[in-house]
Order: sequence, then structure tokens, then C-alpha cells
Amino acid sequence: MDEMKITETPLQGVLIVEPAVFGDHRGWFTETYSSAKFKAQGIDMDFVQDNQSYSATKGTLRGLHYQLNPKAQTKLVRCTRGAMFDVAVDIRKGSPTYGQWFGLELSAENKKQLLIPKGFAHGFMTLTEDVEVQYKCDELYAPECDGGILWNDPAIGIEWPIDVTPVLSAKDEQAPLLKDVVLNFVFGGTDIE
Ligand SMILES: Cc1cn([C@H]2C[C@H](O)[C@@H](COP(=O)(O)OP(=O)(O)O[C@H]3O[C@@H](C)C(=O)[C@@H](O)[C@H]3O)O2)c(=O)[nH]c1=O
Repeated sequence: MDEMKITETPLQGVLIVEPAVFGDHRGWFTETYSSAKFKAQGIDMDFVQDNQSYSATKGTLRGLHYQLNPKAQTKLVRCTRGAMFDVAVDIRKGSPTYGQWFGLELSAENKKQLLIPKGFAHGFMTLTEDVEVQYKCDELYAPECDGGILWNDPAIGIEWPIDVTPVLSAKDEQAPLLKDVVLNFVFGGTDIE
């Protein structure tokens, strides 16, 4: 693949991004992010924070997380070690896909990325031991705007690929249901306030 490939998903604004990978006798090279190339494809964010997490155990689940306005974050997520199932949930009030989820396997091997816009909750389950996830955010961490939804909220019904009791943080274990969270995302074309 010589060009960056962008694939739309059933959730408007959630995109699968596959940058070009150049292989040769040494191995491979890829631009994991290029402001010009992403902008040319309509992805025009000012990323201001890069995050990395490591999860030791297969079946670790982080999520479902979001930051409320005015500190909402667009995230560009990839997996650089092992494999994980990455999920976005539409939590934009008034959206025709409100409460729906999209999931995709991201791995060090497939080098796929998922663009998760503001107004979506994000979470992932690790599919191997020793998983490293890296993601760019277009807003800084703001714990006062941090929010979570329970990973197995039946109203969302995410089909997590491994049938295990996941390893969760204490916070995620006690996260509320979607029906009980106060949200301030409003679906309205490109401008989400
Ligand atoms: C998210 C974050 C956490 N922290 C700190 C707070 C805490 O002490 C420690 C671990 O935080 P958490 O338990 O919230 O980490 P984690 O559960 O990995 O949270 C992440 O999950 C994925 C699914 C996301 O989408 C991210 O936006 C983020 O919410 O790191 C920062 O300093 N900056 C940050 O941006």
C-alpha cells in the first residue's frame, strides 16, 4: 500500500486509518502521523498530547472513557505491541447512532489506527499479554472533565471478543451506566459543542 487508506465506519466521524508501510530487506518504515497527509484526507486536528499505556495481562480492559466539553478529546489510537480490540461508542445527544458502538482489532502487526472524535467514549480490551497502546489527543488531560461508562452496559451491548472477566481499574469497575451519566456532547455536523 503506497497511499494512506481511510475507511469510514457505521459511526459518522469514526475512521480507520492505515498509513502506507514501506517494506525492504531491513524491515519496514511508516509515517504513523503526518499533519499534511492527514489534512489532505480531511483529518485536521491540532494534536497536543501523546499517551502510551502498557497492559500486562490478556483480557485487560480500559474504558469506556471520555472527557466532557470544554475539554473533549479527539483520539488517534494505535497498538504498537501485541493486539487489542478498540471500541468507540457514540455518546452525542441527538445522533442517529447514539449508544451504538464500533470495534476493530488494532495490533502491532496490522498497524491500523482508529480515529475517535469528540463525543465518543473509548475503550479497549487486550487480546494478548504485554500490550502497548499509543494515542494522540487534541486536548490535554483534564481530570475534572473525565467521565466513564461501564464496559458491559447492556444498553450498549459491546461484543468483547474474549469471554473473560476482564482486568479493570477500580474506577472502571464502578463506572455508571450510560443512562445515568450527564453528557454535554451535542450532535451537529462537524461542530460538537
Ligand atoms: C488519561 C491520563 C491519565 N493520567 C494519570 C491518571 C492516573 O493516575 C493514571 C492512570 O489513569 P487512568 O486509569 O485513567 O488510565 P487509563 O484507564 O488507561 O485511561 C485511558 O483509557 C483509554 C481507554 C482512553 O481513552 C484514555 O483517554 C484514558 O482515559 O494516569 C494522566 O496523568 N494523564 C492522562 O492523560
